[in-house]
Amino acid sequence: MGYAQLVIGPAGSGKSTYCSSLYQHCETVGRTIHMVNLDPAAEHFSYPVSTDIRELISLDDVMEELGMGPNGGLIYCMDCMEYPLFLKKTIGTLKTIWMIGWMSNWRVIWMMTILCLIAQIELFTHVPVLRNFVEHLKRKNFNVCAVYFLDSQFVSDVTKYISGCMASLSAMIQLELPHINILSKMDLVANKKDVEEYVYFISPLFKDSTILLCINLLMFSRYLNPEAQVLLSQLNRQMAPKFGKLNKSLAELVDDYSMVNFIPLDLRKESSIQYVLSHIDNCIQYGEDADVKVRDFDPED
Ligand SMILES: Nc1nc2c(ncn2[C@@H]2O[C@H](COP(=O)(O)OP(=O)(O)OP(=O)(O)O)[C@@H](O)[C@H]2O)c(=O)[nH]1
Ligand SMILES: [Mg+2]
Repeated sequence: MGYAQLVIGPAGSGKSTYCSSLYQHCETVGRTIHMVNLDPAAEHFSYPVSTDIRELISLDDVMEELGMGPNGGLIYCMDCMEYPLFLKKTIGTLKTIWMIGWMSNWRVIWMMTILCLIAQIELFTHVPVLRNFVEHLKRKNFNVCAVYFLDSQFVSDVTKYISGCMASLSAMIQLELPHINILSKMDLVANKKDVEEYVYFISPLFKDSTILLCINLLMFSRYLNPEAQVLLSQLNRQMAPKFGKLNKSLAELVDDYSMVNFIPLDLRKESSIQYVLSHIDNCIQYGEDADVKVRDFDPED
């Protein structure tokens, strides 16, 4: 049994930074983790990559040799993920690492692989390649979950926030995977200048940064588990009356699914990464079978 998380989300939402922090966290706590790069446009990584799609194809080569633009080039590159070679290489590498861990009877034989995906939403909503890739992983006994990133700055504008919720919902429906939403860059929330000034205006006592953070988080909590009524009133306030019916339908859609909720991530805090990881572990049932395997193959038994 293998485990994988698929890191997806809009451009600049913090996917690569998360992967880097997660890698460091796992190194610190002695947990095995392997990064697989599926981004043909990636330039550099701050963590070691076990398998890299760029060894097969890179965006620069496609643009240069086929004369394609960056977006068409990306779609072309993504088609390569269907190539048996890459699939074989990815799964082959992972199986090898798994076997080494298994034979030396590590406690950490429970392996988790991160598949770091490109940002453009069209790549999983418009083409079936990612879904096929995930299906293949599942057939090879991988528990896979999607980890969708949304920048916390989106929360400052309810129209952006609702579009982020819709994109997340779309990924859920397209990929049909256990799904976790992350509200990234929460450190920026604590520093938000306008909220600081507003709160200070109410009472200078609130200047204390811990209190500020608490107030900010309280204000944010409504976005972590969005409620239809709150979303609707904010949308209606911001948009022209003719959009009233559309706003109602959108807010109800988020509410009906009751699946769009967010886990805050503040990368400055180790506990926050641990918290996110524990949700992911729970989602993919990480390690549930590992104890049994360790016992089965323990030479002292
Ligand atoms: N303050 C803060 N900045 C962050 C955080 N995570 C990412 N950033 C910044 O946000 C920018 C984008 O982060 P990336 O990790 O490259 O985002 P990405 O989703 O991988 O972006 P693409 O691969 O281009 O789609 C960078 O300038 C990061 O330094 C965070 O938790 N806090
Ligand atoms: Mg990136």
